[in-house]
Amino acid sequence: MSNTFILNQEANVASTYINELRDVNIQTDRARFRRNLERIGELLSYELSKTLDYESVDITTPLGTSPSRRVKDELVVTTILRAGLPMYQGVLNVFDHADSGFVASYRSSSGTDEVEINMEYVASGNLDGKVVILADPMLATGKSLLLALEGLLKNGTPKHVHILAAISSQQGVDYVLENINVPSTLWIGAVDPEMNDKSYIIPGLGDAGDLCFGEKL
Ligand SMILES: O=P(O)(O)OC[C@H]1O[C@H](OP(=O)(O)OP(=O)(O)O)[C@H](O)[C@@H]1O
Ligand SMILES: O=c1cc[nH]c(=O)[nH]1
Repeated sequence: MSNTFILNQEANVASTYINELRDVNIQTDRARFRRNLERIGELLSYELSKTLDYESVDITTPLGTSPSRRVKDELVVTTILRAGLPMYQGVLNVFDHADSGFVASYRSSSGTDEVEINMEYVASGNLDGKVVILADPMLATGKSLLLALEGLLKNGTPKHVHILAAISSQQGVDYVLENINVPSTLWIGAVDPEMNDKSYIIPGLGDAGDLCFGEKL
């Protein structure tokens, strides 16, 4: 029901942005960190745009007619607050006319090493027949993503769900592929081999939300 595209599997400029996200000497420049997540969102959006449905259009220029095509799918760009916001902006930079949806959730450990997800808010329009793009920079255990998707799917049955992440653990990819039950594609910047006992991706980049916006209480 799902397949996976990994941006840094071939040599391209995305590795420059991913390196800067990871590098302890560069990632503390908050504006650059957010902008690099935005750029990964833009590049992954370009890649996924190749899989959308298009319709033919004739564009009138001052000197004639140019036969072309335009996106036919109705897109809804969604994200998980708060670390998802820069990637969400990157996706929206590419798909000018998309609707938006938001999920608010956060990971908490409740004193154990087991990650629990608290989800407090889901807002979107009707998703029936739409192409949903769900952008979140970190896919670690995959629990936030699947819970967010479960919340969003209460608002309708999309035609397809595109999941975008800058960095994922291999375990997170496997978890999503095993448990997702809607037609979907994963678009990932880089897949890392492990997680630590706090479910942080190793080598990863640290805490994406804190690096974007500062520590939260
Ligand atoms: O795959 P998972 O193990 O569920 O982890 C991934 C989640 O962790 C981060 O958010 P976080 O909970 O740190 O919240 P924040 O965006 O408020 O910083 C990230 O943006 C994902 O939503
Ligand atoms: O490594 C991780 C895992 C979850 N959230 C992050 O911000 N980083």
